[in-house]
Amino acid sequence: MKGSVAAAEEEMRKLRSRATELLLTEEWNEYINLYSRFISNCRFPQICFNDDNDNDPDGPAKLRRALCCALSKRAAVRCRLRDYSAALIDCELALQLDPAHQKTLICKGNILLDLHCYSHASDYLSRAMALQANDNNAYLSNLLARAQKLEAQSRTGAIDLSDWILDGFDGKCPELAEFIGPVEIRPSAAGGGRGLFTTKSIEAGMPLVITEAVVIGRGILPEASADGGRVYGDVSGRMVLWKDVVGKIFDAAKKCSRTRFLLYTLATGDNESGIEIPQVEIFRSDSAINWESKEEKLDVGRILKVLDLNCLAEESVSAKVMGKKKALTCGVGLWFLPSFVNHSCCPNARRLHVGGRLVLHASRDIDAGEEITVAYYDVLRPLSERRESSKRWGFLCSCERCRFEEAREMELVDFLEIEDMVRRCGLKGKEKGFLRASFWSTYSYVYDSERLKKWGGRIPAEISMAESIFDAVGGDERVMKIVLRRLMKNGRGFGHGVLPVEMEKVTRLARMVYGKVMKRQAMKTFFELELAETC
Ligand SMILES: C[S@@+](CC[C@H](N)C(=O)[O-])C[C@H]1O[C@@H](n2cnc3c(N)ncnc32)[C@H](O)[C@@H]1O
Repeated sequence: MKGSVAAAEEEMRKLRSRATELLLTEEWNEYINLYSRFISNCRFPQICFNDDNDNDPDGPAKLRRALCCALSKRAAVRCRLRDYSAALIDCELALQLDPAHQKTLICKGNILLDLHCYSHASDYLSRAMALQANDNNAYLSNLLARAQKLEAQSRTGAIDLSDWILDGFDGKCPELAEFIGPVEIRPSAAGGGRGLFTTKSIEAGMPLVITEAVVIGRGILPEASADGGRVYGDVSGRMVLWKDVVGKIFDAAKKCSRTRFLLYTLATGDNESGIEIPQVEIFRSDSAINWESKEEKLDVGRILKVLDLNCLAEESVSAKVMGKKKALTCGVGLWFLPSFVNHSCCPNARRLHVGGRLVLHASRDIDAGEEITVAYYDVLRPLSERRESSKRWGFLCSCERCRFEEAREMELVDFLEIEDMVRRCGLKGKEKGFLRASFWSTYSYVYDSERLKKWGGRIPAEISMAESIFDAVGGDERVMKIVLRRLMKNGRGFGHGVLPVEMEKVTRLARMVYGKVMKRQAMKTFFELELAETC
């Protein structure tokens, strides 16, 4: 095309109508090929724009414009196909030709938003905004506002799901920014390789990590398990879901060197003693690491082991799926930093799932330097049953609670014996909570039945029981629901007849179970929705 800028312009005109057809029919690869042919026909990037190759004095500028346009269009579709590295290269080339090419600046801002690099995205979008002659570009204004909101959120982790809840979860699921709180990876005290630790004291309900799934698969599984996060089993639906997750992870690992590298930091179950301790910084989306320089090969066997050990089921005793409407749907996914969290029978954290995001939050107050733990299996059970679950997971839990109960190896069957023992032995604080948590099924039976009238006064009221259990083993949704049912007995919805002091307590308990993610007003709606679902 040398010597004929007019020919390039003509080809670009023809391309546009063909490209529009391909966009409508979603033939993305053909769309990319179309612009690739145009770009190489222009002999880009070898072309020299100072060549006096045409009689048109505006020739170089026109050619530059056409090339920028082609590169930014190809970048946008590559971004759509999640081929972010190639999309960013296209943007870079276009911006070298014209640093003020508005469409490319917007496209790059969009890609960086997809990659959760919020402050870089804001920079590019602000530059695009500055080129706007008037401020009536609503698309760009909204994009910039979104980038700035996410940037602010990623600094604090503060989230508010109130509007979504007040809408009865009918609206769009809120977008949450990536957030890494005051945490670090260290050798685990629990004895299972590495673990995630706090570097500051954390109040119950506060977010520790908020992160998007590396991959997630959803399906309808009538036999969705509630016990922990292991995802495979003999149910054919489960296998379909598993295959979907495996397919997606290989696709992501092939396309993205960052994903490949970070996958290899996760445990495989082999060689836990000499295992590397990664810095949490490498999990930040905007870390300055040049991932392309990390030449990690695709290791199928290793990735399968990583998935097997680290995938989590959204539905679990230690997790809440926000806005879930279909009881039978089940999600399985992989999230990087939460994969470093070990199990404890007196855990201090829980998961909240919002769309594909996982919010790991404190489920009781956590001291600085404490290991962050969740329950892999139901911990509202006696020691012997927890041991069975622990064995199935391939480790022996030796947390503070297991050690306390092992030292007492008792055979208690009735809650009255527990309460007698609590009194007799002068058990206080956490120890009292440990025992009550172990025999929760007996308490819950009594709270749920007519027997409460008979035994009333000999066991603590629901709120006190929940406080005792939560302070020892963290928030639990089943206990919370018993408290809520009690407070809603008047049938007039939540809040009527609840004393301010009770409301204070319930708010604190709810934060331990669901995290600090909603305002008071939304909390009432949320409780009502929750109870309507379970009643
Ligand atoms: C998702 S990984 C947790 C992070 C892992 N410790 C690491 O180094 O990456 C799950 C594995 O950690 C180990 N683990 C978790 N909790 C444990 C505990 N309480 N005691 C011993 N090992 C534990 C088990 O090997 C388990 O299969």
